[in-house]
Amino acid sequence: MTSVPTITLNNGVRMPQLGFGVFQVPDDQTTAAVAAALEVGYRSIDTAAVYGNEVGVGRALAESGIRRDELFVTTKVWNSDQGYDQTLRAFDASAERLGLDQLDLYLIHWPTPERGRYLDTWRALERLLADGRTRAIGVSNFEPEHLDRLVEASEVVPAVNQVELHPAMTNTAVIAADARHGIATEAWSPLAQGAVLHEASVVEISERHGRTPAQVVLRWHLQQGRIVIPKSVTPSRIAENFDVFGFELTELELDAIDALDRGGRTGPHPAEFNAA
Ligand SMILES: NC(=O)C1=CN([C@@H]2O[C@H](COP(=O)(O)OP(=O)(O)OC[C@H]3O[C@@H](n4cnc5c(N)ncnc54)[C@H](OP(=O)(O)O)[C@@H]3O)[C@@H](O)[C@H]2O)C=CC1
Ligand SMILES: O=C(O)C(=O)[C@@H](O)[C@H](O)C(=O)CO
Repeated sequence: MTSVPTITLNNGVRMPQLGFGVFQVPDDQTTAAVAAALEVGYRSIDTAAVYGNEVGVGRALAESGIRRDELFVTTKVWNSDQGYDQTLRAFDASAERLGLDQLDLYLIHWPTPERGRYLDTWRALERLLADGRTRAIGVSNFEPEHLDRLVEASEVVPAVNQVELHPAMTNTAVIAADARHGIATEAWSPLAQGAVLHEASVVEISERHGRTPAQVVLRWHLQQGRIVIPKSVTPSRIAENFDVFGFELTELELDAIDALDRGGRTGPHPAEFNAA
């Protein structure tokens, strides 16, 4: 079975560079989707309390028979649970739904700057890390100004920043800020939810390599050192998205995909997203 390269996080924990995301997968379909992903070889699963499918993820993990230390499980504290005590309670609830004593990575889902609680929330994540409840802690959707403020005020530097990143939204300022702080960048919506798969340059490169557009876009991420978590509920696509280690894009091909950047977000801007 293909072994996925790992990224060594800033606390020494190794995270698979390719994982499986389950946003918008209903809980009752999640077990089958995650089981299909585990069967193909994925070992890293990305969920969130707000996705409402941690139970489905946990069931697939338990039924797989795969050793716990071969799996890497990420979940996230939702906006309305921010704050020190609420976050500790939210963590316990997520761990229970997942059926796990310890998580691999726990993230603050959005900074929600209007709420003004991400520093208190981070204190809770630092406590969870110190208590061994999670092997690594990180953030999601943090812009450079949020990272600077967090790092300045904290003991622990986030291990990961999970942000929107794909050919239409290359998010270079966040990548630079992550690198400055020693934070690994993880791309959400790495395929732009399918929106970049018909781009002429992506199609042309895919034809040249005898690969699919999705495989080319995932290679573009992987060759630039990013962690990716494509989502699919379609078994053939789950397998296709995992089969990305047998070819290499050239520098010119990477540049041609970079050139598709148009600041085209599929989701909200983190500075403005404060939903409960
Ligand atoms: N931290 C955050 O705020 C966010 C985190 N995320 C995380 O990132 C993960 C991935 O992002 P997501 O928004 O789901 O989008 P993706 O970029 O992974 O795209 C998923 C969409 O692309 C389709 N697709 C998948 N593979 C292929 C393929 N090989 N060919 C053609 N179409 C394909 C899927 O269809 P189908 O399923 O029908 O096969 C689905 O519609 C999420 O699941 C979640 O874990 C996402 C958004 C925000
Ligand atoms: O998928 C996620 O992880 C998200 O946080 C977002 O997609 C968010 O839940 C949303 O729906 C924003 O419109």
